Amino acid sequence: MLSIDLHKQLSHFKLDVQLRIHHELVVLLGRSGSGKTTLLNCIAGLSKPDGGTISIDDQCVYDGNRVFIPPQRRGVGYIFQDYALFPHMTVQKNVEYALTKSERAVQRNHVDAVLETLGISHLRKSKPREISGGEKQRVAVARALVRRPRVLLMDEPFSALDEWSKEEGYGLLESVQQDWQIPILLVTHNYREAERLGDRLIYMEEGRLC
Ligand SMILES: Nc1ncnc2c1ncn2[C@@H]1O[C@H](COP(=O)(O)OP(=O)(O)OP(=O)(O)O)[C@@H](O)[C@H]1O
Repeated sequence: MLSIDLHKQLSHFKLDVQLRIHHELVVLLGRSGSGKTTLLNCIAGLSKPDGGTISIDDQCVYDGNRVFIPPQRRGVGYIFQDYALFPHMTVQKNVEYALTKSERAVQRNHVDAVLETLGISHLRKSKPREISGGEKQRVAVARALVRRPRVLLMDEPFSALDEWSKEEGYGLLESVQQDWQIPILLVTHNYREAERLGDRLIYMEEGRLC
């Protein structure tokens, strides 16, 4: 379970969120600038709240000034809107980048299995510029899953895709949800997408859930 109770002063309003997410897919909707990405960044450890607590599976990963577990040790998979792949690295290297050097040495079979499951093994030697948007998304999903995350965060992961690739992406997310049974928080501006994918839909307005 992901448990959040945090506040953070932003430029024009205060982010103030209390939320529990079980093994379900929660969709976060809200106007541009309402604080959705900042919330995801706080959960991932990329941004620091002013106070509160964040727990994942009963482990406290943030508690005011007392506890701050760094992003790489939180067990959070994060898929960004633009996927944030390294352009100079192959697909395989992009996925392996999520692992430490010693993990890479012993987990080669695991990396192979994740690439296989996501149907991108044949692209392992390709660079991001040589693959399609939908394939890039699969690489981003592979990179997020290869560390066996306890929570998955997705920030508008389908917005750059055409209708066909979106459908494939939805199918992929549905199978990830079924296989992994972890809390998933998905940000989208697309209501149809939210209705289709979400177990629960929540709205953010000026930093508050309503
Ligand atoms: N570290 C920060 N300190 C102060 N204000 C911030 C910080 N980060 C973001 N903001 C402000 O907080 C507000 C919310 O930004 P955020 O990117 O979280 O919104 P969003 O809902 O994800 O928007 P979009 O849907 O356009 O991606 C914006 O007004 C932004 O300028």
